[in-house]
Amino acid sequence: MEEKGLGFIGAGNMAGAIVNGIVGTKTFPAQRIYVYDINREKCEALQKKAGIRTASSIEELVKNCGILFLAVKPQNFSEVLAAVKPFVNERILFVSIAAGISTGYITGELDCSCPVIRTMPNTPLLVGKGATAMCKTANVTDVDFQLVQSLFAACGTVTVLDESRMNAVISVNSSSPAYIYLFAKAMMDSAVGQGIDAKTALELICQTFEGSAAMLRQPDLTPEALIKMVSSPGGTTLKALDVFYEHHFEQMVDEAMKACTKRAEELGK
Ligand SMILES: NC(=O)C1=CN([C@@H]2O[C@H](COP(=O)(O)OP(=O)(O)OC[C@H]3O[C@@H](n4cnc5c(N)ncnc54)[C@H](O)[C@@H]3O)[C@@H](O)[C@H]2O)C=CC1
Ligand SMILES: O=C(O)[C@@H]1CCC=N1
Repeated sequence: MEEKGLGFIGAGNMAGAIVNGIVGTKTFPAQRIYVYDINREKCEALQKKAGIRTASSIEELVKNCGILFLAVKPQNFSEVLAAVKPFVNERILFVSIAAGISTGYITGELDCSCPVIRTMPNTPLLVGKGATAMCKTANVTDVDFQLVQSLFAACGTVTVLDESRMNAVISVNSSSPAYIYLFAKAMMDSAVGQGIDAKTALELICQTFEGSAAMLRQPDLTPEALIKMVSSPGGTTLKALDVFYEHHFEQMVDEAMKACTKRAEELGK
């Protein structure tokens, strides 16, 4: 396994983010990372950017790699696993990043009890600030699990979860950057409407998000306590919060996150 490489099936956005993180931090040698994608242009672009290798077929990828990342859309899993199946053996470790796809689905389609690590990363991996949740099948060795954790830790944090929580966590760390961007956009649009230029507003919003996240990390400070700290009696914040509560903001977030989890369940079927 030590001399074998890391293979990526799929050279899209997430594969690119993970590969760039691994290569940028020198966590794994670039010359032992291979990518295969049906879109050759994406493969070659990633090869050029990260200095890694491309494989011209799944067979070549499997021959060179002891660890195979499955980095295609959930809808493409069935075709990809069928293409891998003829070359598979129980020494190959699979690492999936797909929403909704269970470890059982992967071993079932491969008809092989290969070790599988199921991960749920997010796009902030691209800037070294990712948050990845993961679980593993019982036959993944501690050494392999540590290695895969270190690959994701190269570009963010890693949290180990039970597989039963891997669909729900998508709404917490993986789809959630989109909710944050939507909130940022809405704030920016309002700021512009109130005469503040977009660039200045976005910078203030980003710094406020980062500062608020740092406050949330302080021990003994709950979100409720932090809201209270901002809300002066008779002041401005309470007026803004009144509008959020009137529009059932928390209920809306709950519904959105549950819709996300429901879709993950559908994708896994
Ligand atoms: N975009 C995001 O924020 C996140 C995505 N994910 C998961 O990551 C996975 C990949 O998503 P993205 O990178 O966003 O998608 P993407 O569309 O950028 O990349 C998928 C790649 O798979 C390739 N592909 C399709 N069929 C193939 C086949 N049969 N053989 C080889 N390559 C094939 C496509 O050409 C494409 O380059 C998905 O399963 C998604 O659920 C997980 C967490 C966050
Ligand atoms: O939207 C999706 O399905 C993927 C999974 C999590 C983030 N993007």
